[in-house]
Amino acid sequence: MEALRLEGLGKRYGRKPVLQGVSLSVRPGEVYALAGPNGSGKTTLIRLITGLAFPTEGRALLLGEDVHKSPKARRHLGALVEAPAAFYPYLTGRENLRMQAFLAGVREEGRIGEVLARLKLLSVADQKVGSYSLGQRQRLGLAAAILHRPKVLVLDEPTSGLDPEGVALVHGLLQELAQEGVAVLLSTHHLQEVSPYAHKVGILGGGRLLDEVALSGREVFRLEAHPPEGALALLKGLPQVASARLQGEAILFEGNPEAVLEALLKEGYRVKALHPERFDLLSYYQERVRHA
Ligand SMILES: Nc1ncnc2c1ncn2[C@@H]1O[C@H](COP(=O)(O)OP(=O)(O)OP(=O)(O)O)[C@@H](O)[C@H]1O
Repeated sequence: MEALRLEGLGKRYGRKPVLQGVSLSVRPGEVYALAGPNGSGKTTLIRLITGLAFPTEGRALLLGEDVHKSPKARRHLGALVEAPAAFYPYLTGRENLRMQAFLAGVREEGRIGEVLARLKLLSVADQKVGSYSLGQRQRLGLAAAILHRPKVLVLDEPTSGLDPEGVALVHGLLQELAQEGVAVLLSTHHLQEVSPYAHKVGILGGGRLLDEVALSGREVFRLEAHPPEGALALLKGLPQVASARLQGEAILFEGNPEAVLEALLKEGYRVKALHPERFDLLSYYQERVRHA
């Protein structure tokens, strides 16, 4: 079952629609990155998923339970929506987490120390949060979000305000949590940071989900064969090729390279080069947003 499922979700402020018909899903262990220009609706979507705002159309389901109808649905959710995350400034980081653990019913001995260590906050755990830097507070926000071992984690720009070490720490943690089976949805302006481990990228533009790009298992190959038009037609007819398109004189394809090579040689094509090509997510995103 999908851990998070959005069905035609939309939000209007007065007569102004800011989100329309957004449908997507995130499975356990999957990382879904939400990208889009400023004002495209990322924060609004995250506020809807976390129950901080009500949709004017559609619904959001957490493990099959409607966030806005079932009061218990949010027990599955860990979230970081505001930056910097809000805490009691006159309490220490550890005391803030202790209070959140109590409210969430977390009784597990040692869990607070564990999340503080995971976010590299042990050295400041007994200092008042009022004295924390922006990055430390953001990391404490993440510690609080994962405290109760949520099955779904929803984060609005979780690396904002972090130094490069903190950015790497957070992305490493999200990757680990996904490997442990957590479904992660995060918004970001930094596609290069998430592309090594995100499974899917959703591109929002003008309040609509313009595109979804699957990244996991995406192996693109670049082929230079002569004549290219004929080779392209041949590739498109092969069952082992999922997609193929011309790029200049070369062909970019997704599929089995051995099968492609064998078919080309058999048909007498001259193959000059065949090698893996990195999928350029940033250029794809820029192109997609430009033509929206
Ligand atoms: N409470 C509100 N009332 C009216 N309009 C709002 C409200 N909240 C958001 N909006 C509008 O909704 C649109 C989407 O805003 P949102 O903050 O969701 O975008 P975003 O993609 O998160 O942007 P950014 O990348 O700048 O964080 C914007 O045009 C914004 O002005």
